[in-house]
Amino acid sequence: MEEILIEVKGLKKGYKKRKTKEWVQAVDGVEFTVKRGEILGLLGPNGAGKTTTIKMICGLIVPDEGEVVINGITMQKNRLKGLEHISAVLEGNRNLYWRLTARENLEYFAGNRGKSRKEKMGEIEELLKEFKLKQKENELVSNLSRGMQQKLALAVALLADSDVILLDEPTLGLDIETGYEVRQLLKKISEAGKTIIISTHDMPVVQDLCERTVIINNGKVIADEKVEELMNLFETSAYVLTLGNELTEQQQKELDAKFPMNELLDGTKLTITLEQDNDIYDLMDLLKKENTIIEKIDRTTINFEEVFMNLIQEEKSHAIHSIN
Ligand SMILES: Nc1ncnc2c1ncn2[C@@H]1O[C@H](COP(=O)(O)OP(=O)(O)OP(=O)(O)O)[C@@H](O)[C@H]1O
Repeated sequence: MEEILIEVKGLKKGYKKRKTKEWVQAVDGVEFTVKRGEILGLLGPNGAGKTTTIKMICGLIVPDEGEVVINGITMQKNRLKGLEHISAVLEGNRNLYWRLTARENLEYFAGNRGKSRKEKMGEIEELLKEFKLKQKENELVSNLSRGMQQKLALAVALLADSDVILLDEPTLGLDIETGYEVRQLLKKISEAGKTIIISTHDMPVVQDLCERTVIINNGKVIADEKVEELMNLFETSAYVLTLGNELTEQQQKELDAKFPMNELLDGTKLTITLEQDNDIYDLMDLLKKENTIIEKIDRTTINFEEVFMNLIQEEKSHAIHSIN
């Protein structure tokens, strides 16, 4: 049986906004588990509660309710013991010493984990090469570019040799080339059998690396599925219709109201996501009413970004329906 390494149970955290005194329920009952060796993508729109969740997992923020168990250790009861299993790369690279050089950071963190000097030096050399940091090894971290700092933070996390690596937005703000490089490094890290939780907005990271994703919206989990299954689910409900003539304004309005996930290209290429099997008949009725001809219907492939947008959009429309 596959071993469950991380259990996140009923986490809740609220804040009172300093200026407005308004209460924000940042995390509202988040639960999921992660198996050993699994790579989990933690997704959600801005402000959904991802960073707060990650910080609770590594014990930086104390939850109002709930707990996190890592390898049998409850973080909220025994944080120091739990931290022996975790490395976290948080936003702003808070795990680096900015007044030390790149190499000094690696030496310091390797020393922290009680390795012999020889073991340490070999590993540091390898990481400096692999992460293309060799040329900058004697630069102060504060003088390195954001991309270099991010790579160094990942190298430091690897050096710690922990079972679990938490990554908060590892490719945020990187240029395309460095983003790609970091993605390749993450792939290598994942192949080393680490258990990883990545919070990200970067969909190629999810598609390339994650087997499973937990999607959070307004502090709640709205999906917890294998990436492949989510893609299949939406692929079967995404269609491209080639129309014989353009839609009337009234039809376009009805279409937007009934099927918000639609896109019309060149007036006659309609890409649409349908939520239920019957929706295709409703769509045909809507088109037939004004004698719009459907020349062709094809199923379409969908990328993960579209899957994500669909899920968030669905949540929104459900919320609106339940208010009405
Ligand atoms: N220290 C704090 N004080 C007050 N409100 C906070 C604090 N930290 C987070 N929040 C609020 O809690 C909510 C969730 O924030 P969080 O940073 O966890 O979201 P996120 O999903 O990581 O967003 P992003 O992708 O923008 O980083 C937001 O509304 C945020 O404004």
